[in-house]
Amino acid sequence: MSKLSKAMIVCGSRTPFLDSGGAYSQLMSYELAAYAIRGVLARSDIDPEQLGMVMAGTVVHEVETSNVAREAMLAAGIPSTVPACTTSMAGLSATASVTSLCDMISLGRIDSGIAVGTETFSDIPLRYSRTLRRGAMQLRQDSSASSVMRLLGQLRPRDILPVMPSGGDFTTGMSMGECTEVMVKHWGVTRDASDAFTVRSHKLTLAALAAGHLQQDIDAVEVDDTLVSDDNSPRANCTLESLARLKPVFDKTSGIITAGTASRFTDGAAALLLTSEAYAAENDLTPLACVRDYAFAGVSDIGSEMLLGPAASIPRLLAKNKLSVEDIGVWELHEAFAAQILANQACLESSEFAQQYHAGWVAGRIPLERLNAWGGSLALGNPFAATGTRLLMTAARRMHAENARYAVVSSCAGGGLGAAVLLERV
Ligand SMILES: CC(=O)SCCNC(=O)CCNC(=O)[C@H](O)C(C)(C)COP(=O)(O)OP(=O)(O)OC[C@H]1O[C@@H](n2cnc3c(N)ncnc32)[C@H](O)[C@@H]1OP(=O)(O)O
Repeated sequence: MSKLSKAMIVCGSRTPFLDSGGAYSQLMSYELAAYAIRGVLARSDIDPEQLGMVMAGTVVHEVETSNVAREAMLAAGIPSTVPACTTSMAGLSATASVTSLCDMISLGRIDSGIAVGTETFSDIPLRYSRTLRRGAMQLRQDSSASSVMRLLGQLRPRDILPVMPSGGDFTTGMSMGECTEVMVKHWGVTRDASDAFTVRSHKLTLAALAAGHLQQDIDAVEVDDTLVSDDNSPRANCTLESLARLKPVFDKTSGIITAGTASRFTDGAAALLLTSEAYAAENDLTPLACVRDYAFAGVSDIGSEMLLGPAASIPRLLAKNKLSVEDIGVWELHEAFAAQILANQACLESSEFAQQYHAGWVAGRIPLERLNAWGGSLALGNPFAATGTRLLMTAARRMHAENARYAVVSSCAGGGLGAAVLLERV
């Protein structure tokens, strides 16, 4: 096989991230994705007809737009001759879009593509009871008045009420917050440390906004003649004192996670333009970073290790590339919960964990001053899949601002999954 091409991140664009139930309530996730795709097209001036593929990741799938990549790219004005594909890997859905595109580029299958993560929690798909669904399917064969009457006669009041999605993990039946409470007990994370990490996240996010770092990749969204230009979740009033007043929400008796130390349900989209090194050179594009490698992992006990994906995937990625934690200048980790980050840090320096996952190699803690230096999901919110592409964008920008050669981006995800992506500054 001929030499592999390098896959480059050329630029990114994202919508402002908004708390769910706000200004984006009337938008579908493909529309949010279309804003981010139009953003990267405008920033790169690339001819959309030349794109080899548009990929999208989303966690909560809207039934009417099951291939959300296709609807988003068409809405963004990309010609229908460009193919589109949607990936699903829980919170790593957009990460999987990025790594798939990188592989296509590296193997020479395509020269360029767009990966977008998109999510809305303002309009989640609701289902009806199985009895009502089965009855409705039967009516497709026989919709006579008597059949309709027979079905209506069989229904009880609870059958016609919408079924809210549980938000829980299918295998364990537990919510992500409940799983994290189990993890933090095992790894000895304290409420004080969790609150302090959250204050840090809000402070750093606000500082990065004040310095204009985060706005570099934000493109405004117009809703009802109003221009939405800013994230609305970071809080100046997030202090140790205000957090101390909040009660635990997922384990009310002995838990440590509160509304303040959990990432919030958020709407938004973030897209990246990826090209081969040669394509970038031929088209006068100046890439930000090269995607050097990646590693996915699954935890061995989903119930007790649900969000330890970073600790399972980071040492695998580092070892594969003969790098140490110290070699990495920029770390971007998804902050699902403050306590989850702290549990992962404890795992990274644990010989017990290393024995189980990494043949005894202890990678070591990530230095705090290199971790999420422009804030993170605790303050910005977490539009699930969009967080994956947002983190890569931030890491690429930070490498330039901090003159770092390497960045590692890592996320946990439902189902006990984890990913780590290695970037090199260009
Ligand atoms: C791979 C993954 O990402 S897994 C993670 C997946 N994501 C999740 O599971 C979502 C987790 N988050 C949640 O479920 C929700 O955000 C919850 C349940 C934790 C909180 O939701 P809500 O109760 O709606 O939070 P709400 O915004 O009302 O805040 C509750 C209170 O905390 C306060 N508060 C929230 N955040 C902060 C903060 N950072 N600092 C200070 N106070 C805060 C609010 O002001 C509010 O106070 P009030 O009652 O006096 O008005």
